[in-house]
Amino acid sequence: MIRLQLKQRLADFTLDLDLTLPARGVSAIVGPSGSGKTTLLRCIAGLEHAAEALVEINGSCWQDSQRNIWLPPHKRAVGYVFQEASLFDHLNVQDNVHYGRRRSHAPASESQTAQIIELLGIGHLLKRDTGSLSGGERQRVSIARALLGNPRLLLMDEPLTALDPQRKAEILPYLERLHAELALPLLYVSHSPDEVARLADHLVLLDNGRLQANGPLHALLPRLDLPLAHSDDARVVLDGVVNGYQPHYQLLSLQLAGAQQLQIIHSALPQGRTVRVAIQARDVSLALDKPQHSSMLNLLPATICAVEPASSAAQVLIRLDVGGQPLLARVTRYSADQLGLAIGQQLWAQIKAVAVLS
Ligand SMILES: Nc1ncnc2c1ncn2[C@@H]1O[C@H](COP(=O)(O)OP(=O)(O)OP(=O)(O)O)[C@@H](O)[C@H]1O
Repeated sequence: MIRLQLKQRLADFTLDLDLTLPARGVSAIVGPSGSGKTTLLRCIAGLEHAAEALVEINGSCWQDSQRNIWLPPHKRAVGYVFQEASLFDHLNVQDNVHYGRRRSHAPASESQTAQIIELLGIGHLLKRDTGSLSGGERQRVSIARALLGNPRLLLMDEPLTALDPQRKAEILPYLERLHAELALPLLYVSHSPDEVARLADHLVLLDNGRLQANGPLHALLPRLDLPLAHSDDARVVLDGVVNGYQPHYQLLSLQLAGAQQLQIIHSALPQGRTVRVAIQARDVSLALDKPQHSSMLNLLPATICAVEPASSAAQVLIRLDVGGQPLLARVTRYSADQLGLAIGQQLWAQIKAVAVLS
């Protein structure tokens, strides 16, 4: 368990938080620019000396102002990855990576080192100069360097923001592997709904230095009282279990909790594998009767739980229940009026297979 109680004033900004995070997995920290995400990470790492604080990471106390405990940054077993990979340009990749190991009090073992190098796919880069690396490769090297210090906590502050979409797409699978294979807790600051939906288990929402919400990703994304559901790229994430594949059409069938079926475009995966998918509110349309001849492959019986104005006056946001799973739909106010959409109504949610993100 991670316990954080922090009060820190910086000029006219105050960070004032009290939160508990899971001992493992990815907790995404999100919030508007200036809401205190970086300050939170800096306080945890000890780069900011919060005036009143309790920082406990899975049983280790790094700071407790009531008991006068303060560990300086180099005594905190933390790995920190920044937006721009800050590698030493006079050292090659191998020496950069091992720098993390050398400066740690409990460095990664040989076998852990090999595992991390393999996990991040940088084995073939070890002899290269850092100047010859692509942005994505540089960031993978800096993540490896942070991990080789054998941290108890990994902090990442918008690690993909400086990369172009192609490099981002290249590095995300490595982050997913870290998530799947390492027990380490990771706090991940991001402005990207896509990264959050793919990586996070847990979500922390900050607003002007205060905690707005803290809970499992699945539960917070569909909440209409939080700003995420109102953003242009609002989405929910659902877990589905693979139960079929049509190779000719590259269509993967997933069974959702509640026995609903979802078809998505994907490569073949083993039966029984759990796949996380994201469905954007703007990709869900609604019909009162089951369409008979539609190109929409996913027609799911749904019940309306809530109808709210969207940020655009021309649209409404609808929260649906699909076999116990939440789904968001954003439709025009015109359609909502024409269909007479109201809480408790049963209807069909339509989702194109090509629109489901996985
Ligand atoms: N050393 C400092 N002195 C004074 N104010 C500071 C200092 N560091 C940060 N701040 C202010 O604290 C607030 C929070 O900054 P912080 O960088 O934590 O926000 P953020 O949520 O990470 O923002 P972004 O998403 O833009 O990176 C901002 O208003 C910032 O100007």
